[in-house]
Amino acid sequence: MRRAHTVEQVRAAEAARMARLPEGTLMQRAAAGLAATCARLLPRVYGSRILVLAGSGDNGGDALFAGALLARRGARVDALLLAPAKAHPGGLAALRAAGGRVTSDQSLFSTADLVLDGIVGIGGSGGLRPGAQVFASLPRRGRVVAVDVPSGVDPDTGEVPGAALRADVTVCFGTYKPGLLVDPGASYAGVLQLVGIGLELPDPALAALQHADVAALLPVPDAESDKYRRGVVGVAAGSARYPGAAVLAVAGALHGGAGAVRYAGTAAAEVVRRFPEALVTDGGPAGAGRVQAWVVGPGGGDGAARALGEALASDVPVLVDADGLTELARLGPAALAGRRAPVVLTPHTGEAARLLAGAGEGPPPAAAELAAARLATVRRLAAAYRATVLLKGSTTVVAEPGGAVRVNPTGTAWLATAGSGDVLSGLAGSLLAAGLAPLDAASAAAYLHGLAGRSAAEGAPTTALAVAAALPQVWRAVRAGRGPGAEPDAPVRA
Ligand SMILES: NC(=O)C1=CN([C@@H]2O[C@H](COP(=O)(O)OP(=O)(O)OC[C@H]3O[C@@H](n4cnc5c(N)ncnc54)[C@H](OP(=O)(O)O)[C@@H]3O)[C@@H](O)[C@H]2O)[C@@H](O)CC1
Ligand SMILES: [K+]
Repeated sequence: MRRAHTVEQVRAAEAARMARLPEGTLMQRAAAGLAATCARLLPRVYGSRILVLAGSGDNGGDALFAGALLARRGARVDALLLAPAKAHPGGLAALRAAGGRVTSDQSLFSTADLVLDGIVGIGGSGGLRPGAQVFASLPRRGRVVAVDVPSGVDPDTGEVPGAALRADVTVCFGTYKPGLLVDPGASYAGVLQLVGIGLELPDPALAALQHADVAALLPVPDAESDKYRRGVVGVAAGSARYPGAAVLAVAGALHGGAGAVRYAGTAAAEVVRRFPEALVTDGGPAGAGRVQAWVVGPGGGDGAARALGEALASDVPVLVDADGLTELARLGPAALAGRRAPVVLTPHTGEAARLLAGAGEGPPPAAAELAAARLATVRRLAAAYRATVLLKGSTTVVAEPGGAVRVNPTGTAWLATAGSGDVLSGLAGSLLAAGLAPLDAASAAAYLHGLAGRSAAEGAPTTALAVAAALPQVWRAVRAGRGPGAEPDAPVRA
């Protein structure tokens, strides 16, 4: 599991650690790990041209000390100081003592073999300031390594309020920061490299699952299992107008670990033609028989209101998507008030805007605004509806009301294809029916769905049905610890 901590959590851990260590120890550890990563990125350190962009704080200090270590190994290191009077004195002295120089030549940004972005780290807010904005648009030849956080990215939220400096690699210290894992910030961070500096950290503010975490969550049948013990998932989806959504949600549900899929709705004939193994009825959830979780809403059209009402009246977990969400936004959070069993909502940003408006939070915000502030949006929704919310998008995030947040690391833009969300709903509902807790079901489903999207696409357009068809091989890869994302994080020790 990749764990991310907020600036406040990092500051507290740093203070506790610093109290027991000689002054400057953590910065030396950080700089050594940073220099080691830079050295690995260069064909050879000796003779390389390195530009250090150093701001006014300790982030600049890390960069200057790392520059000094690289200068000692024969690199030609120039430091451009964005606030010369406030540059880290110790770091600057070390750089000079190692043969590095101070420059004001901005063109070095475009000619250097490597640029170290030490403009601002966890002390930053707002986008790049005027003196540094030029670097966001200058051409580059070498790689840019962000020190702790790409400057201009909000470390706690991943929001990018102005210009920011795009990195090829971000070397972060002690722990990941939420802004490195959540878009748009994540898209500025490049490859992440964690350098352990010995911080003792509390529970993370945000976590990203990896193969081993998902493998441990996936339900696996044993000798005692039968289809009912494995869980039956009910799918109330599709309509005369959108029968395909029913087929896709059932396709996802068949690959989620439940022992059986019960379909309830007007597309029963299409579903059973495609999947003879599905149990079907053309009525609503109320008369469909016992299930362990309901998925309601994909392609539900006019029938979504009735299906939602009947599913919510049950005592099992309910996942609401698509037309079900539109109906829920109309009803508002009061529709969930009497429920004891969990509710999982899976909106995209457009649906999220309607849900927020439905919760009395003013007129619907623009979807783009919500996408730019994904963590805040998912937390607001989870709190307003007291439900587990999976917010779809460039990085899918899942939040519990007032609690844990997970970010999915496996997504791919190829999944932005019609019907892909229906497969995800079915899959997540199936994991719920198999007994996973809502946060686990939603985040494991997003993880598998992302990998299946990658595998089905392989760099070319794909279809939702192909994504569903790729799920078995993705299960196998995750359980075997194979394929992209399989490597556990090995922090570089300084
Ligand atoms: N915590 C740890 O465990 C360890 C932390 N370490 C390192 O320390 C870093 C944090 O250092 P830090 O606290 O000195 O803050 P930092 O990010 O350098 O900002 C400094 C000043 O910049 C300013 N400023 C604000 N926004 C800005 C902007 N957009 N653009 C430009 N300037 C902006 C603002 O000052 P102002 O100008 O507003 O007075 C702010 O006070 C951390 O990221 C890591 O690299 C490691 O050494 C080892 C252990
Ligand atoms: K930085």
